[in-house]
Amino acid sequence: MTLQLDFTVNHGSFILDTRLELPDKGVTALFGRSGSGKTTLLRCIAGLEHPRGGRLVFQGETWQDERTFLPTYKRPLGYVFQEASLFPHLKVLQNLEYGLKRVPPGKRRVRMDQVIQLLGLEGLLARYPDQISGGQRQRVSLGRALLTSPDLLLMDEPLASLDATSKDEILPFLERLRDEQALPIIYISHSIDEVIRLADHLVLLDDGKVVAQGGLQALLTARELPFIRTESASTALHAQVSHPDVGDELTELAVEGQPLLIAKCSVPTGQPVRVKIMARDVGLALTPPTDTSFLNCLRVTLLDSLPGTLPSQALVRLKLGEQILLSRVSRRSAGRLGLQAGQRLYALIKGVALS
Ligand SMILES: Nc1ncnc2c1ncn2[C@@H]1O[C@H](COP(=O)(O)OP(=O)(O)OP(=O)(O)O)[C@@H](O)[C@H]1O
Repeated sequence: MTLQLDFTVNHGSFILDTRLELPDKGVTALFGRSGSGKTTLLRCIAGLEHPRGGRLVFQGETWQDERTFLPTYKRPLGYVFQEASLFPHLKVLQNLEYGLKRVPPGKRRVRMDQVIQLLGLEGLLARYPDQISGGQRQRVSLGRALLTSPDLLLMDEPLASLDATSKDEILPFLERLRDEQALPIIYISHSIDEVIRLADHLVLLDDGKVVAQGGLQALLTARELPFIRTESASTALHAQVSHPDVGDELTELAVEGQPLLIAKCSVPTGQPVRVKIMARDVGLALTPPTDTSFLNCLRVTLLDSLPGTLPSQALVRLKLGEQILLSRVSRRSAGRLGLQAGQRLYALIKGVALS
């Protein structure tokens, strides 16, 4: 835990009041409705706002306290905004070089060829920003930010202005960035799907206050938080690839010592992966069924059963080893199975997606 911050910002009718300790690795998502203060908090971290009495310590270095205020240009961070802000009169390569030249050669930790390869920019270098797509522009912005060798990357809804196709194009690059670079990222998003795909840690903001923060799975499945009450209630399970190819275009994973089949992927044996499982794709049985179309059947223990989004539904939280799985079933089924805490059950899983 090495990003400590404490900010109170008064914008008249809106007050941001946050005190947080965030991990200095992986992706931390700031999530909350419009106007909850996500951008204001990111701007404080960047030094674009200077609230009196604020405090920010990053990896043991004080960026702000009552005596210190490191201006933005002296903070070792990259900032990627909603809209790519490239220089229109410079070609892609020159835009990238602009980022590189901001750091003296002896202090550069990221090479131009690495960034070009990581973000798939090879074919774009000689073009001007208005000759490439929105998704490609956003990749160049990200590349320029990375070339400043930041210790922290701030991203404010980097995919918000993109259509679904461009989002699908850039998300794998963000995943590679998360997996291959030991660079902490603070990421604002409105999209819970994006958060599930990218984030390790989640901060939930509401009306300028931190409602909850913690690991992604813990927050997604917390009974007191709103995530489990949405139509897309899901969990993100930690698993490992056990057999990359078990035939029929399937890969076998191990989750808490139990097998889980997913569509074949090119991830090597032993590699940790995260899978998203939606509550609506999980059914329950008292005994392991032998004649169903479900490929996956996991032994679980019932934690609790809560009201679902509709009066006819129940949302069931299940313990799978140290992890939590969600299942949405009808209240009638819940009654018929006589569901109660501590009960041993079988979770039948329909759709599993790598995230
Ligand atoms: N410079 C400012 N002066 C006055 N009020 C401001 C200023 N900047 C932001 N606000 C207000 O602060 C509140 C939080 O804004 P902020 O942009 O941080 O929210 P957000 O969660 O990022 O929203 P969105 O998801 O819509 O981008 C809003 O009510 C906004 O109108």
